[in-house]
Amino acid sequence: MDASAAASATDAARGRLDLTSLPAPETLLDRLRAPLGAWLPTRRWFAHRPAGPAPQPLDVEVEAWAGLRVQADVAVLWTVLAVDDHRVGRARYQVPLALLAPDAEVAEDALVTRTDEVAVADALALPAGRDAVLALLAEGSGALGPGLRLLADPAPMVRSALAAPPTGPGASSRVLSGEQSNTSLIHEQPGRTPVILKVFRLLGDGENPDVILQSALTSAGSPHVPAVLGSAQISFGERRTHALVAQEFLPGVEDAWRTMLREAAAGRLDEAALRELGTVLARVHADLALALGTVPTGDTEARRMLAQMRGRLTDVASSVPTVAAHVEALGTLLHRAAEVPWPAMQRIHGDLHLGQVLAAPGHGWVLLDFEGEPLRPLAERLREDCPLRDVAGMLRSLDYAAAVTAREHGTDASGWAHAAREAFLDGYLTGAGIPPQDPATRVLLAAFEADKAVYEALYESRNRPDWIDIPLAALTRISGTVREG
Ligand SMILES: Nc1ncnc2c1ncn2[C@@H]1O[C@H](COP(=O)(O)OP(=O)(O)O)[C@@H](O)[C@H]1O
Ligand SMILES: O=P(O)(O)O[C@H]1O[C@H](CO)[C@@H](O[C@H]2O[C@H](CO)[C@@H](O)[C@H](O)[C@H]2O)[C@H](O)[C@H]1O
Repeated sequence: MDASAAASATDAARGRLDLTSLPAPETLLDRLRAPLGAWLPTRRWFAHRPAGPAPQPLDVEVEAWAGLRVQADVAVLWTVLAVDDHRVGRARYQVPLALLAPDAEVAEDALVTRTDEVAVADALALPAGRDAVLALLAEGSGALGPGLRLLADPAPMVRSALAAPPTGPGASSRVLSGEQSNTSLIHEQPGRTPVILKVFRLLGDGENPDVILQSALTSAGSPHVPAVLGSAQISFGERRTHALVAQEFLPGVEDAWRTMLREAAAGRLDEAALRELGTVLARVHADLALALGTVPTGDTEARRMLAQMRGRLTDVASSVPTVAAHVEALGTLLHRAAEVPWPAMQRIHGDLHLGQVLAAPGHGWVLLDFEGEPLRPLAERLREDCPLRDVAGMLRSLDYAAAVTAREHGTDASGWAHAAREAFLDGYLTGAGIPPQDPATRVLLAAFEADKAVYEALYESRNRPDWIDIPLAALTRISGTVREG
């Protein structure tokens, strides 16, 4: 045995990673393309599975990478992996990888592959990988590698939450379960603010609205979002976007979707709480308008938004045939919406529903996830929009809560839905200073509700076909009101 082979054998016996005996990172990453192509489609956040019955290995390209951290037993590489999807073109995913000794113990679900020389795992699934990511913010550091630059932007408040390094006595981290499109880490340490750090998976090109809007609200002192503790930006090739964001974690709180399902099932309604939710949304809109500005909605803008709604209606009607029955009545509604004055446009939440709302002690209602509708292109989600879109989103969600309750318990929850929607709307209109029966607002709300229900019909047909009747019933109701005049 030569000297370097002997050193590797000793390192392996100690569980040490002998980095010097590994091939250069670009060679290693090139060899990982096939295992990554088999592993990526098994991840919940991976949205570009190839069509066809059996999952096939994908052709994955390592587009950029940087070394984040090297320790005795683990090295963390930050990678951007690209896959070509014939429907949407090239998609890029952010995948921090951990390199470990070949015999290192790694949970099956975290393991990408194991060879004679190295074990490769999802870094966020390992405590050491999570510490490396948390340290980025705690230290305000970054990473630099071929084609990739990563830089943290910690807010001053981060010091109340993360020590540098973030591994002091009693500190622990875990991955939040149940997420779909991103991966969030929870970090807790006695005496410090708990942190939720969200690593975005699918990377766009441009600012992430979730980071921009919640940072603006935090700077404005709003208690209605979890305080933003910092973020990091990534650039690769010609692209630059947010890589991650950290916020105060509010432990043990239930989202409003669960609360409303329970209330609706018991036939109970806390009207004051729903009115307050409306008031909070009006306050959040006012804070966003002040921080990020407003734009008057001229005829051109109103027509552009209505044309988008018409386009969505036509597209969805062609792939979800049951929507086609509503095209004529909704067309009439959109004509009416073109005739009324519109409120000013501004940055909004963009995909507000009860699952994005928490009731947190000391904060009241808290809104999450300002990324906008996941099916909309990023460029559109970064534009000013009509605040009534958020109001309509919440009205739809209350309708969903009633419909799901009716299905699960065989009851009639339509009275609950009506009262809940009216209480929320009353809180919003009062908070925003809009007269309760303002005819223009009622027409616009019906148009935005219909547009959301059309979006939902597509969303349900792709994700939960059993639930498609819920948005269809809303379209029937709205079309009926339009026909009545
Ligand atoms: N700051 C927070 N405090 C407590 N729970 C949170 C916080 N942020 C997110 N969550 C929980 O995580 C879930 C997913 O968060 P979200 O921001 O909607 O992620 P995604 O973009 O993956 O949908 C939320 O529905 C909520 O239950
Ligand atoms: O939470 P996301 O940003 O991923 O939003 C998507 O998924 C939502 C489903 O969880 C979907 O919301 C629809 O279902 C909700 C009940 O599960 C309901 O409360 C909403 O009103 C309804 O739109 C959302 O549309 C979609 O973008």
